[in-house]
Amino acid sequence: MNTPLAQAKIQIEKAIITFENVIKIALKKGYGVACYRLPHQDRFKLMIDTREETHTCGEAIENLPSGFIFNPFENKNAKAAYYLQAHLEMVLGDDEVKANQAEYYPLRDEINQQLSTDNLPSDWQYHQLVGNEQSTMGNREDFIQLVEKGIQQIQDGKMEKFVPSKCKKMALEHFQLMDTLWKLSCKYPNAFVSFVSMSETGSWLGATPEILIHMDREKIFHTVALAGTQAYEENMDLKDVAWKQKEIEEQALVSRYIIGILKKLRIREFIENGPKTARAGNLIHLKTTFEIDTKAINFPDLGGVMIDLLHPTSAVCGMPLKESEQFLLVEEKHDRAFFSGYLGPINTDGESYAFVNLRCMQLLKNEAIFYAGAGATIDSNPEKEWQETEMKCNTLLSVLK
Ligand SMILES: C=C(O[C@H]1C=CC=C(C(=O)O)[C@@H]1O)C(=O)O
Repeated sequence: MNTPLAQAKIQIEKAIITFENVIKIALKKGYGVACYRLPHQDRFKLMIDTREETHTCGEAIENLPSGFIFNPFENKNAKAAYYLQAHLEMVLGDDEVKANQAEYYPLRDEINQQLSTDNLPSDWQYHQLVGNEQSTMGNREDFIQLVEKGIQQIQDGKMEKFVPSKCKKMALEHFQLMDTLWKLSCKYPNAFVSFVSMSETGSWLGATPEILIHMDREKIFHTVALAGTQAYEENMDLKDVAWKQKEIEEQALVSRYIIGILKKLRIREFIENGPKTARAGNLIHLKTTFEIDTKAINFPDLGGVMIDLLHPTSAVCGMPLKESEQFLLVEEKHDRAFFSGYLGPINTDGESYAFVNLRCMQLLKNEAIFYAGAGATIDSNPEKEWQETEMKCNTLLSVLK
C-alpha cells in the first residue's frame, strides 16, 4: 500500500526526497526523530535532532527551544525527561523546511551524499533498546491475578483505585512506518498520532486520546480527566450512552485527583466541563475537560508546574498515588517503559502539548510490544478488565492487519 504519506516528498536544497527516506537517513545516523499529527489536524510534522546522543530537558519546559518531550512512566520530573530538539522541522505537504542552520548541515550533507550515490539505506532499522525487550511478560492469568490482588488491597482499605497493565509481543509482517501512521491518522482523527525514536528510548508508535497538558497560543492551560471504557458501536449516539457506577466512579476519581492538585496550587478560577462521552476510535470514554486562563491568574509557568504534579494521573496509576504506584511497581511483571509516560511537541508554533502515552507500541526488529491498562476499582471484574486491555491493543492492531 502506498498512502499519500508514504509518497510525500520534500525539496531539501537540490534534492527531492521522500519524508520516509529523510527519516531513514536520520535514524541511520543515530539522530532523534519525531513524526506526529495533532488531534483534529490533517498534517504531520517531522522533527529531527542532529545530535547522536539523546539529551534531557534540563530545564522547565517553558524555557526550552522548539522540540519534543518523551518521558517514561517512572520518571516524575520533566527536567529529566528526554528531549528532542527540533534542529530540523518540517510540515509534510509544505515546501518550507525550518532549520537551525548549523545543526542542520550534517543531515543535509548526508541526504545529498546518499542521493548522489543512489545509496538510500535499505538496511536501516529503528532505534532499539538493548535489554529492554521485556524478558518477563505476563499472560492472561498473571493479569487476572494482579487485578484480584489489587482488589484485595482496595477491600483492605489500602487503595481506592489502581490501573493494572499488560504488554504483549506480536510479529510485525511487512510493516511500513508511513503507511501505518497514515492509517492511524485517518482512523483516529481526534487522537495524537506519533512515531518517536531516539537512541536511548527506542522507537515508539501510538495513537493516544489523552491530553496531559496543553498550553495554547492564548496561554490557556488545558487538561482532561479521561477514564471509563466501553466498545464503540457503529452509529452510536454519544449523548445517549449509559455508564455503570463502576466507570462513573473510576472517572470521578481522576477528576478529583486533578481538582486536588489545583487546590494545592490555590487555583480556584478554572472551567470544568463534563463528564461527557468521548469517542476514541473503537472505544468510548468518559471525559471532563479543565481550562485555566494563565494570564488572568498570572501563572505563566503553570504548564511546567502541572506536568510534574499531574503525572502519573489516576487514569494510568491510581488513587492514592503513592500506594497505587508502589503496588504497580512491585506487582506488575513487566517494565512499563514509556507506556503511560508522556510525549509531545513543546514550544512549537506558539503552543506546548504533552499527551499520555497510551494505545502505543514499542517497535523492535520484525516485532512490536503492545501495551494497555485498565482502571480497576472495588467493583471490577478481572476478566472484563482483561478484555478491555485487549480492545485497547486493537486500536493499533487493527491498522496493522
Ligand atoms: C490506561 C489506559 O487508558 C486509560 C485512559 C482511558 C480509559 C481508561 C480506563 O477505562 O481504564 C484508562 O484510565 C490505556 O489505554 O492503556
